Amino acid sequence: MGFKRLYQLGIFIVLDTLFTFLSLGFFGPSLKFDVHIIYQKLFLVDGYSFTKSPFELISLFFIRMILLIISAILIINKKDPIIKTLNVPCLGFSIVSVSYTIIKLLAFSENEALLYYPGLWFLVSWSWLVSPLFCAFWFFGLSKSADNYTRLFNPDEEQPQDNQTEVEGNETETEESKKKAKRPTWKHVKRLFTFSFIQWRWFLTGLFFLLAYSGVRIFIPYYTGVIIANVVNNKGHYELFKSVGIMAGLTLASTILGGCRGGSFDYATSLVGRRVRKDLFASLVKQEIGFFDVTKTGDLVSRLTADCSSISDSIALNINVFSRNAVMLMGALFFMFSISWRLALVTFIAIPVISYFSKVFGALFDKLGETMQTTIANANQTAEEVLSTMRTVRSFACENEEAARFDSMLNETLNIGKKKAIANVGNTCMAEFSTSAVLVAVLGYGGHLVLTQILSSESFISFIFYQIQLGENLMYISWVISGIMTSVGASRKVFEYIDRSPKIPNDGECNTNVKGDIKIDNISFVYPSRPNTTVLKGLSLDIKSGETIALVGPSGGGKSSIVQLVEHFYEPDEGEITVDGVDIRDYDHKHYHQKVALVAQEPVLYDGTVSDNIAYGFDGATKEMIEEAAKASNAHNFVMEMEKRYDTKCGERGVQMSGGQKQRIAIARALIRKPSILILDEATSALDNESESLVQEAINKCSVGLGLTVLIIAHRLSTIEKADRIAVIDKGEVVQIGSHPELMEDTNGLYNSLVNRQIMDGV
Ligand SMILES: Nc1ncnc2c1ncn2[C@@H]1O[C@H](COP(=O)(O)OP(=O)(O)OP(=O)(O)O)[C@@H](O)[C@H]1O
Repeated sequence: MGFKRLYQLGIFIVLDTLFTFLSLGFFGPSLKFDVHIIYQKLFLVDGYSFTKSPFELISLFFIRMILLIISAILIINKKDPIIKTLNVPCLGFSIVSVSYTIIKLLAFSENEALLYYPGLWFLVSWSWLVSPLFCAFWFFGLSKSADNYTRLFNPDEEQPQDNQTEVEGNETETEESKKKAKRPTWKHVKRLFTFSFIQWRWFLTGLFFLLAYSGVRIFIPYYTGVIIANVVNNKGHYELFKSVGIMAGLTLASTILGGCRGGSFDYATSLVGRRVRKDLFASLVKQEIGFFDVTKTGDLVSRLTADCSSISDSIALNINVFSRNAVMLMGALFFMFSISWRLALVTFIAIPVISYFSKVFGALFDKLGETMQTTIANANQTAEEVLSTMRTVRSFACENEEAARFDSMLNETLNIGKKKAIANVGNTCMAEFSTSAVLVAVLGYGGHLVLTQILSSESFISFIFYQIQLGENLMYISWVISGIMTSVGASRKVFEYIDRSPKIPNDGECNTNVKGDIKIDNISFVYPSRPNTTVLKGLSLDIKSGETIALVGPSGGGKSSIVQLVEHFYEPDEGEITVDGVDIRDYDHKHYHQKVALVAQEPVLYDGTVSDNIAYGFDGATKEMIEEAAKASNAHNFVMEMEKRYDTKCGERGVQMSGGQKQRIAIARALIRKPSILILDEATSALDNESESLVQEAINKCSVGLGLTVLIIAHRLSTIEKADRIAVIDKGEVVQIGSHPELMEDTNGLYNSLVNRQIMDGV
């Protein structure tokens, strides 16, 4: 590793020395290499002159050599990490080198004769080229290898993270994979733009108007200069009105084209906004259930709202502003170089400095943007949680505490906002300063060129207008960069979610009819969010078609987990679950859930009508089918008693329905799809006696009347007794299985004690 870098370093030193000294050898009027000139320039034999001596460029070469020799010594002494600490000074040195080389070229240009020295152009070009090369070599050759070197020789430094992954399990693993998935900023910017350019038609239309607009606008400074020169030089009314007429035409055209440009980009913004939300939502709803165990709903909602708006608004706006300014900047540069290349070069002195600060502030805005969106997401999460559980909040009189909690979340966002504002001060000051400083330099140097009659006053005025415009363009571009970086921050999470492939894909294709034989074969299962707790341990259960099987057992034993696996919300780590001999993973997702219907303990109804809720997810449901399902689930009678019958609204999450009504609507929703397997998580204390018996009756109809395979997590003895078989689940295993009388025979069995306890509890 060390040798390789020393070798590369050697090559760099040799090439730099070779080019620098060769250029010096040609630093004379003829195309003849002369060692004597090298000696003269090195030792200032003919004295020093700012406009004639290449002394500073030679000094820059020696500084490069010193820095490279220092790094060689560090590599030889195995002190590589120090190289990294010199990154910033090296970057600064390279920027100064680029800018100073331009100043030196301008100084040389004061002597017309020097411009015919081939060595001058060799030296200036090499000095200009070698500065970024040196910087790149330092960063990506020396400094980066130093990183690898440190890793190679201090593997322990990396080790703890790996161990941590094992110990803390999934949460740390998620963090790790997030870090791994974090794209570099430039790749992210590319991703953002390629994503936005899906709407290329409107962007292209916008770009077309933009080009036309910029093409017109670019002549405005020129004609402004012409008008002023016409007045100053007293060229008469005809010339004045002619130039004013052209200006008026240009202004009118630029107004119309500008409006069309704005409109096109605005529409593109809306399209990008819709697309990003659509893709994000489509990806989110495909994620496995385990993803929702660890990701907070408020966070996701925030990504869908705040982050998506931030992306679409800022991307389209920034593409608009950036392209307009980039095009106008090119045009301005073209005119500036054609008016006076010397003056135009003055502008270039500031560009490396501006780029450096843009990069620094860009990185800062990226980081702050990401943190800000996270704090907004946290605040949204809190608001969501509180507003959706208002009854609990009110019953514990926690309104003020919750308001204070939300306020503290907002303060976090505000703090990031403060940091962003401070960074913005720096960014704006830097942009303002660099443009003003360049303008002052141009005025000074341009005045000198006019006085020495190298430049006409008319051209100088036009140049100043282009210069002012260029300053504005550069300012907008730096503003755009900070804007894009903010949306890069906002979009990281959004794209991470859009690109995330669900860990449990629903890509099975089998859609044969389902009879209802369920075979759970030796399954072991661990929730991904709690990888150290084994919930099911080698559990097996055979359920025959048409059979009703009740799962009973102590709380936390794993009954609901079995149901979640049969529903294919999760996949077992070992073993398999088959329905009619087909692995449930191989079933077509839609078909499987038509045939295997679930009624949860606290069923969720949506904010639609009763009909909508019964027909949910079932294509082609007719009024008759809805009523038939409602009758089978004992829901029809209470629905008919309501004012709007099947058009009665259920309210958000079904809040306008009672527990028993919700249960029966949910059973109807399960039955309308004519399932072969019905999975029920029996409701307990939520129901009064009447509702309970109605729900009970509905369940009986399904198992006995409709001949479905029923898997029921039962809590009531009345239900349990009616089941064909009862599986007692404890600590993730089937500890007893059989009919009620069979199990009761074992007086020492868990079932017996559970039943006695229930009787004692009066259930
Ligand atoms: N989404 C989840 N993420 C992590 N752990 C879970 C999750 N759901 C359940 N668990 C854990 O799995 C274990 C089994 O839970 P499960 O809900 O299957 O039990 P249960 O027998 O249905 O209990 P109950 O009768 O109280 O509903 C418990 O320790 C529980 O804490």
